[in-house]
Amino acid sequence: MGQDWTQLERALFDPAGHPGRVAVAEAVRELMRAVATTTAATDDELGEVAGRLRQITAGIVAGDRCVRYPLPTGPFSGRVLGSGDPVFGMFNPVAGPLVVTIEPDGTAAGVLTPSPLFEGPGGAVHGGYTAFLVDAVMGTLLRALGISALTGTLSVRYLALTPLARPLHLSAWVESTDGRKVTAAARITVDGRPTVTATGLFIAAAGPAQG
Ligand SMILES: CCCCCCCCCC(=O)SCCNC(=O)CCNC(=O)[C@H](O)C(C)(C)COP(=O)(O)OP(=O)(O)OC[C@H]1O[C@@H](n2cnc3c(N)ncnc32)[C@H](O)[C@@H]1OP(=O)(O)O
Repeated sequence: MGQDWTQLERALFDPAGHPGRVAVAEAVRELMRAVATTTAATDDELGEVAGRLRQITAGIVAGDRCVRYPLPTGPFSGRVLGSGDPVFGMFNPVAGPLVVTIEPDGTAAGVLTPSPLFEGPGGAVHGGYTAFLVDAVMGTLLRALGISALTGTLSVRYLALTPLARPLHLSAWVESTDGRKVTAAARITVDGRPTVTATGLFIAAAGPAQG
């Protein structure tokens, strides 16, 4: 199905060409996790860390938007390497990053172990975060299939609490197409057990694909 991502990435986005940006995003992810979960550090120690962090931040000139390279418009398959995207972007510290692979059969598969930063009720993953993940994996699949579309309606069914600190296996596929309306479905499975299913009604752009 289309070109393999590994061929396209060389033309559009190759993370190997940005080792510093990828490394700093990873370091900030680790920092966020440590800050949100530490019970060992005292309040005074953390206040001192805050001062040092502000000095580091002052040395980086911030922009208004995440640095990102456009995804190809599809069709493409293989592992999707995102740059600034909040779900799979390797430059974005908020991103898992989710690893998404577009399979030759036109479906998407992804895996991610959620950070404790996204804890919701019951010591489990926040439902808004799992909704974010299923929306992203469906949207990415459509992009890979060559469909530039926005989510019109997202319906999420929470079957069971999604545990933290376990790999979440995501899958997405297209259910049907009706003109510009494309219905996709997605599922999250943990240890072989489905915890979330979703349906997305995506509205394809009337014009050409956007980056
Ligand atoms: C870089 C790419 C890879 C990363 C992927 C990540 C995935 C991320 C996915 C997202 O987060 S997308 C962001 C969240 N979505 C939005 O912000 C969408 C905001 N809404 C809009 O921009 C417009 O309302 C929309 C494009 C969805 C539709 O506007 P249009 O003017 O193009 O639609 P139009 O009114 O012509 O309706 C076309 C058909 O779609 C139907 N429709 C429109 N909006 C709908 C809706 N919201 N839900 C369900 N159906 C809808 C509408 O009834 C109609 O059906 P019929 O043809 O049968 O008459």
